[in-house]
Amino acid sequence: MADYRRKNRHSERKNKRERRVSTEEQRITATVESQATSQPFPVQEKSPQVTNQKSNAKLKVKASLISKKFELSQNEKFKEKFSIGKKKSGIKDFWALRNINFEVYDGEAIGIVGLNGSGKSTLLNILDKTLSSTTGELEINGEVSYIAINAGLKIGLTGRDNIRLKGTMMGMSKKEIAAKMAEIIEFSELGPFIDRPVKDYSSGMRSKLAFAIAVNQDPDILIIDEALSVGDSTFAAKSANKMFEFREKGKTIFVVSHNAGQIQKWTDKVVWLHYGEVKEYGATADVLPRYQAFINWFNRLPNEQQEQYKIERRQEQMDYSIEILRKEVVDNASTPEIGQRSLRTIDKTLAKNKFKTRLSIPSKMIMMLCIFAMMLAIVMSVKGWTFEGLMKPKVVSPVKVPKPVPPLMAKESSVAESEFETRPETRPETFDYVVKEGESIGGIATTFGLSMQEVLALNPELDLELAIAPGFIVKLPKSLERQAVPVETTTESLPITPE
Ligand SMILES: Nc1ncnc2c1ncn2[C@@H]1O[C@H](COP(=O)(O)OP(=O)(O)OP(=O)(O)O)[C@@H](O)[C@H]1O
Repeated sequence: MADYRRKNRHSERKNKRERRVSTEEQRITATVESQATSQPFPVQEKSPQVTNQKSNAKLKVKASLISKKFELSQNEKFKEKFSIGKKKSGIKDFWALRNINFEVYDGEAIGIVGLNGSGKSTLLNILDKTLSSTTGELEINGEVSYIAINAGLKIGLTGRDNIRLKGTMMGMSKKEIAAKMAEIIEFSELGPFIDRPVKDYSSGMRSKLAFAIAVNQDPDILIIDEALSVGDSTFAAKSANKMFEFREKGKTIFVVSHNAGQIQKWTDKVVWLHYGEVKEYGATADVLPRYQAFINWFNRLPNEQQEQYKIERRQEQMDYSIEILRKEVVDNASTPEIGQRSLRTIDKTLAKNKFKTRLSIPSKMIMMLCIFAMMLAIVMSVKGWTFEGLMKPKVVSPVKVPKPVPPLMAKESSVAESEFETRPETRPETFDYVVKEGESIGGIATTFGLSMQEVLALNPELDLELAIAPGFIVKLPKSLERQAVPVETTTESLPITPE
């Protein structure tokens, strides 16, 4: 009984604690929710407090209804579909980004914050176009340069060769690269290490090189993904100055950092990503304190509740779907026209992405077979081939080579030739010609107005390498028999050698 009461008290305390957690989260995120921008934007309507936006500012980046679904690997899907007797795991696709909308203008530095796995790098990769979104449209006005600790560096090459490679990829001439080389090396602070392979660099050295290369390319939009978190503080300060120079020139900067100090110092606005959604977007001075309050609240939670919180949010990311996205669009559209326009954007990108969807290996093989069959059918119809014709064994007809015809033999020769031409599949009727002393195959062929090939076609066993002996039988076309001197006559006419 005492045991039961103790258990009861424990469970009551646990429920109370959970209720407190829930109320606290609601309190902290209440204001956040009220300004949440995850539901259809536009940012300006929901974030009137955004500063630093000049009236004549030029739109640099506009993200509308961006979502990113990571599909369960085709292999796993295939196995799960065809596994017999096994319990289905129910693994679903994962929505790393959901209904993201924001606009960024020139001269703005945007910080992107959020817990691990909230989708920061995924969003930057979509901005950099190394990743395509599942839904939505992205308008980017300008050239983008992406800096992450390892991104874009070829680790087998030296730092110097990486500078040359990046320059060439950006369309710079050898002369232009050489002119910039010293400046980039000096900014990177790598000294003699510039001629060592990048694989020997520390993460800080890699990010210094990446940053030095990127800022010297003078891009319109600079994206920095945690690259300055690994370097030393002096380099970070120098990089920050460079970023401010950039901003002054009207360029746009996106910075991902878990360092709140850096975000506060370097950025004008903050996008707070929360499990794939924009929780809030607005002036750094407004959003950052609320994000930090959330982080403090989250960090104070007992481990098991933190885990529970993460599991529930991730489940929402797996339960998400296009239907939910469509519903969000309709429910939150300020006018039915805007809702309809947004739905058309979703449908358009979905249709575009259907073509890009990766096929499984069996589907790829079936597709290849279909293409091959189609091409074969086209070739057959053009050439007039039939399947029966293709299946029949081929009959090799004798080789026909034009030959010089001696004038006297012209008639007979044409007879012989016609025998080859008109009956290619059967051998012409032959007679046995007995080789005489001193005769060769070439000589016999000339005598009878035949080519060597014609003689060989009738006598495939003949070996031209060997001398032909008198008395040897050579088959020749029957039609030429008249020209042959009878063997007996030949023997008789042979000069009688004195005994
Ligand atoms: N190729 C992928 N396939 C499946 N899931 C992925 C893939 N890439 C990223 N994810 C998932 O998408 C979510 C967002 O990842 P992302 O790297 O964008 O987060 P992040 O906010 O940058 O995290 P961190 O702060 O740890 O760098 C994560 O849950 C991650 O596991």
